Amino acid sequence: MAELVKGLEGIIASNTKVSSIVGDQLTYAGYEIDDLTENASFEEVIFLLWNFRLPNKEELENLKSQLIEYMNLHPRMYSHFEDYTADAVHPMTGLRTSLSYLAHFDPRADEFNEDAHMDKAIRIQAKVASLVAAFARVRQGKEVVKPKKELSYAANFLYMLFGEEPTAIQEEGFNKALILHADHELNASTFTARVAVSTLSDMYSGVVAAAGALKGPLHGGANEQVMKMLSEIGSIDNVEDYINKKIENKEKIMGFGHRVYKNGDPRAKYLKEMSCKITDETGHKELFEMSVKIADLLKEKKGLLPNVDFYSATVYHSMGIEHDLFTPIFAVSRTSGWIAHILEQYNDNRIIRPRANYIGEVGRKYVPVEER
Ligand SMILES: CC(=O)SCCNC(=O)CCNC(=O)[C@H](O)C(C)(C)COP(=O)(O)OP(=O)(O)OC[C@H]1O[C@@H](n2cnc3c(N)ncnc32)[C@H](O)[C@@H]1OP(=O)(O)O
Ligand SMILES: O=C([O-])CC(=O)C(=O)O
Repeated sequence: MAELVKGLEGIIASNTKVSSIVGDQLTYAGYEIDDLTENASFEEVIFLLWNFRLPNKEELENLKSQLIEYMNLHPRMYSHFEDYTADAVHPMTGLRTSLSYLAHFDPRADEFNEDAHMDKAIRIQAKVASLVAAFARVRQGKEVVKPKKELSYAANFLYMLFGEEPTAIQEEGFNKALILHADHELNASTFTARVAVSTLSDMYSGVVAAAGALKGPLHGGANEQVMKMLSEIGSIDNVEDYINKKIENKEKIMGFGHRVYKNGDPRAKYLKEMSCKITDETGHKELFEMSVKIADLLKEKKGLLPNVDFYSATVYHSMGIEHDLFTPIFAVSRTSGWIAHILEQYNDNRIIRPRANYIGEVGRKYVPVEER
């Protein structure tokens, strides 16, 4: 049998045309992330990831209007949020359940052809935004806000969350954040999605499985933990002691390190820039300064660099977003990548079924329970 590679490090488990990481360069279907972050809308990136080309004007308009139409949820979807809020469920737990519940109201959930796949893709991508925003409002005892036809995906999300249309600057920043989180080759949650649908299970199953994987603090859950760490540290004067203690205790520092990038995550520079600007504008500058100090110390002492989750935390915090919504917002964006990989898996499928190296006892004989 082949040699065990713990964590499947370096193993190529799939072909893909969705995204690629070469050195510290990330591309979506051949377009550099810098180009897309500066110039594209999130809707264009969704289309690109699902079709491997940018949409023409008509295709883009169609996608935008379908997304907005599908952002409206079934009335029973709205009412089910009450169950979560009564039990103070973490929004990522709630989102995982809600994504699964969505399938109950999709008459084509188990239909298996290209047209049905694309319909499901748009539905899920649209509704994931409404689910996160509605959950947040219902638990605050606020009315849910329905999307507006004339707003972009990014603006609609913020509108549905806050009940107020974002400024152009807020919309632009959030659009960039959505693009930066959209896809990332064979990360843990995307691989999970591929494994689930490689059994030819439906798209909802793939997305639900992926959301479960994203939730963990070693993956998408790290952004919420970054904010927890900053709150624990409290002020810039405490940074050095806190970090030294963590290093001494061999504890992981959230928002740092990466399986693939060893010279830095190319997405982090955008989020750092955004964090610098928005913390200044909103009176949270010390959080940015603390973040930079943490990053400097970790680089010096451990050679560790920030990943996408580090500076996104202070960006979202400064936008007034509750900390436990950071990972669900990551999921809103990453749904586009999960779906792209699910579609690709369907198109060239073989069940994903590796082997395990058995290290347990052998040759044992059954003993009746009275004799044990
Ligand atoms: C969107 C995303 O998923 S980005 C990643 C988000 N996750 C985090 O920020 C959580 C913190 N980071 C980590 O746990 C890891 O760096 C991961 C999960 C991202 C990558 O894990 P792996 O590739 O398995 O690296 P691994 O955990 O083996 O780390 C290699 C070495 O660097 C150390 N290291 C890696 N990341 C960190 C960290 N954040 N803090 C402290 N030490 C770290 C490890 O302790 C290990 O040291 P050792 O060789 O002395 O034991
Ligand atoms: O690729 C990974 O392992 C994690 C990551 O950065 C992402 O999913 O965006």
